[in-house]
Amino acid sequence: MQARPAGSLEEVVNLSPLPLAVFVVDAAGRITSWNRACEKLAGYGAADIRHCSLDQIIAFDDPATVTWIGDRVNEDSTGELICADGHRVPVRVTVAPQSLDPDQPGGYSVIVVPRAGLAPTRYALIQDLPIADIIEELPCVFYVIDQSGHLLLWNHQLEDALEMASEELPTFNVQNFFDERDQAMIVEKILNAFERGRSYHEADLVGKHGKRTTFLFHCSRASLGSLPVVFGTGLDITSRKEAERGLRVRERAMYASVNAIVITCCADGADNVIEYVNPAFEQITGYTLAEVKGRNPRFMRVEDCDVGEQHRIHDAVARRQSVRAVLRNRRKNGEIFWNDLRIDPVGSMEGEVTHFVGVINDITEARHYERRLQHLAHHDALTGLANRTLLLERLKAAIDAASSHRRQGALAFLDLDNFKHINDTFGHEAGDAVLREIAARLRDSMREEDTVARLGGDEFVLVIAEQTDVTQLACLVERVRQSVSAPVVVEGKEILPGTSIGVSLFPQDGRTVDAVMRAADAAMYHAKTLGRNNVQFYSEELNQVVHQHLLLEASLSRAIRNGELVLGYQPKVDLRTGKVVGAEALVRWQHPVDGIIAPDIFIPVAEQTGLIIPLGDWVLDEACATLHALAAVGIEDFVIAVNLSARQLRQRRFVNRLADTLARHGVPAHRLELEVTESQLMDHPEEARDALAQLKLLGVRLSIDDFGTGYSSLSHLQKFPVDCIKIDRSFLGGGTDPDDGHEVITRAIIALGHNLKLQVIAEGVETIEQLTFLRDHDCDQMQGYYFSPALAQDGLQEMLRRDARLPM
Ligand SMILES: Nc1nc2c(ncn2[C@@H]2O[C@@H]3COP(=O)(O)O[C@H]4[C@@H](O)[C@H](n5cnc6c(=O)[nH]c(N)nc65)O[C@@H]4COP(=O)(O)O[C@H]3[C@H]2O)c(=O)[nH]1
Repeated sequence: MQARPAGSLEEVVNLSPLPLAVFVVDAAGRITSWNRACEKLAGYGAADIRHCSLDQIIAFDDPATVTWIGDRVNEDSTGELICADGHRVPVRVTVAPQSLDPDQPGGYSVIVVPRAGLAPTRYALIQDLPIADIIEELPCVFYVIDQSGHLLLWNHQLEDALEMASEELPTFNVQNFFDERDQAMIVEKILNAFERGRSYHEADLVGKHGKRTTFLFHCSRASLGSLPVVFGTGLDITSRKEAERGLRVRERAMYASVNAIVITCCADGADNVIEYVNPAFEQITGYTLAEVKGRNPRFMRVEDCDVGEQHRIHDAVARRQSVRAVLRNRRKNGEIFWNDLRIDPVGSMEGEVTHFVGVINDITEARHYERRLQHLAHHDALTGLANRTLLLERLKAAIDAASSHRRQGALAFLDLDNFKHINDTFGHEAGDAVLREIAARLRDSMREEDTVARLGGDEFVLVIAEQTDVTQLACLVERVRQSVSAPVVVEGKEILPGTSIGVSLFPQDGRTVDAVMRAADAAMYHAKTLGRNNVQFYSEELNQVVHQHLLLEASLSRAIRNGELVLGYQPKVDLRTGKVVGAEALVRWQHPVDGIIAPDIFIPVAEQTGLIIPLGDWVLDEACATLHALAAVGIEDFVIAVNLSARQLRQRRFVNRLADTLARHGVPAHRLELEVTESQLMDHPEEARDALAQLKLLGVRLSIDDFGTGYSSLSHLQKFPVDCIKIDRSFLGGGTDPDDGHEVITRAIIALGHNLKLQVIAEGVETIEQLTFLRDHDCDQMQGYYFSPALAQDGLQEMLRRDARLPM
């Protein structure tokens, strides 16, 4: 390909020959032609050197080693060029074969370059360049335009872009190679170049068949002889433009995205610091780019929240991997939002991850909506209680948990006894109000972990996740029944709901949801047939237990009111003197029909139902009355011990009430002793210690009952401000075998008590051997049938009057 001139090339451009001196020699080394540079450099005319041998013109530095010109191929030789006037120019000589075909050897080009200091000037070099070849090989279009706007010279790249043949191009004014809308600008730019020397612009060349190519044109003014021209190049920037357009679109998209976009940098050890955030980021988080630039996005995380997700992100980023996580972040205003976050690594051209792009999607609303839907799908619209779906789920989970952890749970079906009547009489709105009220009462009666559901209509269901003690369960269900049956006031009218409750236990009554539901349903049906407003268990045996328990509870509260309780006093004896120094008050129930009932039967019921509070108050009052009566007959130096339940101890104003009782009977506090069992103290040791400290301040004596069974640690024991410990009677044993394990424990307890400066008393002493053992080991006091059972107040008074003593 040759650069295309409008006329002949020689006419338009004086293409200088090469600036290097080049001889062409044949295989024998005879000169066949040369260029103008040779003539210039050596000063020979054509006639002078044609057919000369190369050796006559160049004196090689190494003539001896090379005899044939072909040996110098690709070798750099040095020598001197012998000029026409005789002077010599040091030169570097390069020989290149004119044909690469070894079978057809041609001549050789011998390039002669003057050495050091003699190289031609840059301008001289340029002058001699093979411009036509260079122009054709340029990686761009080349053109020379005259003042009329027509092409004088161009390269084939321009023909390709315009889809035209060589002869067509000069027939057009160059503005016609562009879109109409660009033509004025093109003319202006060419004129600018003519006037100011140079101009540049971007424009699309439009080919004859519509091909468009975007070029960056540079125009410069020059002159060809006297003819002013503009010449220049056009660089094809189509793909760069497309890339730029694509980038702009993407940048715009990023800018306009409703999702927050964060770009962080991790190159060169950077700690994923924020480089860019888009406007949506500002909208979602409240932070501007300036506020977050240079910070790691983790500053938005909520401490101790979604820790698993945070770890996943951390791990993926450390491994330079993509990750998606849903977690909570904090906005600038402190509000927390749900973030559906996607993070992707961005690699450099070399494949190294330098950045991460994070897309934050605020899904807070969607989350709430999802939760609402979830709630609606699982809850009853009228009452907000769990619906059948959720109930079945929870029941299954509770049955599975109970089965695998060997625990017991319960399912209770409640049916309102007269709901149809309520609806018919008071209307549906009143009916709805009753249902809502009952739902609220049920919720209040149950623990957080239990489930309260409504199956529709007037059917409610309770899943009691864990309740191993059936008596407590019976109390709970009975409380629920009472609470549901309490009057509901709707629009000023009092409505009495009443409910029948059926209870089944799992896994005892069934191991599947179906079986447990059927059992509870059957129990409820039974409750309805028994005259409504009552509770029935599926198991008959349990019904009996519960029934008796409920009977006992009902009659015990009557017993307290009717004065059916009496105190017995079991004397306590000083083991060193044999003298009766005190007594333990033990309560009995004189039932009008069943006779004396032992406290072991009714105290647990009293504890569970809360009746222990009025019962305990009565016992304290009665014991103080006895102390007062004894003092009245001159028995002053005497202590009565009363058993105290932890529930009494926990009462807020217990100490004040006790102080009132003592004052009312005129009894000094130190004559009353309160016994609390070790296991009750150890249930809540800190609380117990505080309560005991307050009692101690009041001046009463304190003692730990059943000592040795409650696993109290020595440290606790030291902190309880007690005066006395009472060895549990299970440790007394027979008292005959010195190697008996019990005796070892008893000895240890006595020693321990004495080390802590506490009195030690043994209860349940029945034999002389036990007594002897206790005496031998320095126990302080004893109590037990060996000396005396509990006595009525008269009996005790009589014993004290005659100063009955334990034989020494
Ligand atoms: N085998 C045997 N037993 C003996 C002997 N000497 C006394 N006992 C019995 O051992 C129990 C000692 O009372 P506790 O350990 O405080 O155990 C008491 C105490 O925990 C509780 N209790 C009794 N009265 C009250 C009270 O007023 N309030 C409270 N909260 N609990 C009471 O009832 C439990 C049982 O009392 P009781 O049936 O009166 O039984 C009494 C007493 O009658 C003996 O030599 N051998």
